[in-house]
Amino acid sequence: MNASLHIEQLHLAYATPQGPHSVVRDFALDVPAGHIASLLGPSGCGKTSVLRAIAGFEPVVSGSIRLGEALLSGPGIHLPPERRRVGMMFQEYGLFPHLTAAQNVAFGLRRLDRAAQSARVQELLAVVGLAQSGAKFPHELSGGQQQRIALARALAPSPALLLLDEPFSNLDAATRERLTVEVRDILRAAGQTAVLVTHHAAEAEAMADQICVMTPVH
Ligand SMILES: Nc1ncnc2c1ncn2[C@@H]1O[C@H](COP(=O)(O)OP(=O)(O)OP(=O)(O)O)[C@@H](O)[C@H]1O
Repeated sequence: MNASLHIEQLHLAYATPQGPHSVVRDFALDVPAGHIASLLGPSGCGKTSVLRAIAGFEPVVSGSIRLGEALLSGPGIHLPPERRRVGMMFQEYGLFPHLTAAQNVAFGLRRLDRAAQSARVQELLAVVGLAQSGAKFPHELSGGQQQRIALARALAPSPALLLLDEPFSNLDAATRERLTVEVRDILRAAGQTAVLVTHHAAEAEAMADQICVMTPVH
């Protein structure tokens, strides 16, 4: 089930030898279920920090993050990442090189029995247009195909929210443009709530129902 995302009064800070360094302040975002939102802004304005806080990798100083009815982060509350129902497709979270495309997609499905796992993997490979490529290893796929497998892997466990952090940044301009549209269509068809981080206004405009422009705290 896709859920709506509500972020209120978010304050994020990193510990430094000089004391806490605030990177996000008074940040708010509302994404209705099934919508794609984009965080757009210059390098260092805190886009990745917001995604990491939503995923549960960073605690919040104050404010709250809710997914549907569930409070993920708030004063004294920090649900661990594996209990958030949040999927991720991050540039640096590449595929496991020693696993086939199908095994990569199956990675988040370990709780399902074998038959259900393999049915879900085939379904997702078809969704991303790579039904025939399940037996291939990542190095046998193009960059764009690898990112589509990464998308299939992120979608396989049916996350309530999908986070995408610059997912196309290592691709050439033509592949990037094509994949932006393809990924948008796949997310729309799945009714997937998603938050995309990007530096590129054109990418945000092509993909998102709503764009949140962030400015640096300092
Ligand atoms: N682990 C950390 N410890 C201390 N400071 C950090 C840490 N991670 C990020 N920062 C700082 O937080 C600020 C925001 O970083 P963040 O990566 O969230 O920005 P961003 O908008 O995603 O940037 P980019 O577009 O370059 O990825 C930056 O000033 C960065 O130096």
